[in-house]
Amino acid sequence: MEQEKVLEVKNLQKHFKLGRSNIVKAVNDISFDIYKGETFGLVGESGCGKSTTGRTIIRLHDATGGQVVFNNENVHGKKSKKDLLKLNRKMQMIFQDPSSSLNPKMTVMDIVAEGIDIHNLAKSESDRKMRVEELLETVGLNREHATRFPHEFSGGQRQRIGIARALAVEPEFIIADEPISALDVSIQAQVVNLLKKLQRDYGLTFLFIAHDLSMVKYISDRIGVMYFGNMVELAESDELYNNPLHPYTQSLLSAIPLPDPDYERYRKRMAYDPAEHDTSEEPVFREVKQDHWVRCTTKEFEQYKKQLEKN
Ligand SMILES: Nc1ncnc2c1ncn2[C@@H]1O[C@H](COP(=O)(O)OP(=O)(O)OP(=O)(O)O)[C@@H](O)[C@H]1O
Repeated sequence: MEQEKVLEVKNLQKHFKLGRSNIVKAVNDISFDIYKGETFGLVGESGCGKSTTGRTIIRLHDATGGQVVFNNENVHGKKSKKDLLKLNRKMQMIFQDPSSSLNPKMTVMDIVAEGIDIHNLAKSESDRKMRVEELLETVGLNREHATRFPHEFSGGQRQRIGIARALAVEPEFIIADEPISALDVSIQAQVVNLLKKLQRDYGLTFLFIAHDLSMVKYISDRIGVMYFGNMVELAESDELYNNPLHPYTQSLLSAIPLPDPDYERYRKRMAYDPAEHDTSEEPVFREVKQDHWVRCTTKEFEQYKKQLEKN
């Protein structure tokens, strides 16, 4: 059965002009789709353009080139305020650092109700209160927490408040930008489990951004690996872990801090050297095997195909 595409990212580019001749090509030219109900993991080291990709998808940045199509609607097309608001309700974002994304002067009630107020979702003050209290319980907090302020909570609890705020407008698609990176390892799994549960309960679609591959494997159906503004490899999670082809993906896998017995063979840390690539032509994104894409030259494409036959 053909899966339903929620998001189509087509040749997306985002360049920042810092001076007359200083242009940062944060997102060079990337394309990928996200299917309904799946979690797409986007990984790569700091500065490779993951957050910019997420922010451009949700129109927090204008795109320099390319297209983002959400439920068959061109996100960056000309829109009325009303249409923008409608789009904003369907696509929400959860941020890395819960402390800086929650206004310290607002109560949890007002933080979580922000979207409810903007979109006029509550019929009355008591309905607003009831909705917030229900949301707090959904994310594993108590209704009594509604009257408190962000500083009274732990990092994990603050992230739960951020999740409740995103959920309040009943979105279809959530971009989680490194939602667990700032949390203690012991808390990370709890937040990931909460996100998985919410996905099951509400049929949500996620773009999950992370800088390492350890937790992403557990949460993602498919994973895209970014390097310097380009997507260098894309495959289903198991395929990517079992048959990484691009040397940068292999290097990321070798850096997983807690060795998983299944992937013992990658324990030896491998450094990525971009100079090792074939330079006879410009690399492009090619499908080496069904649903397994790698940015490579024709020569590398043949090598990767042979490598897969051997594996
Ligand atoms: N608003 C901006 N203005 C100028 N340059 C920017 C802006 N936002 C990001 N950049 C630059 O774009 C590049 C990609 O940054 P981005 O934050 O998207 O990467 P990232 O992979 O998400 O990194 P991190 O994990 O550190 O957030 C970097 O060189 C960054 O300095």
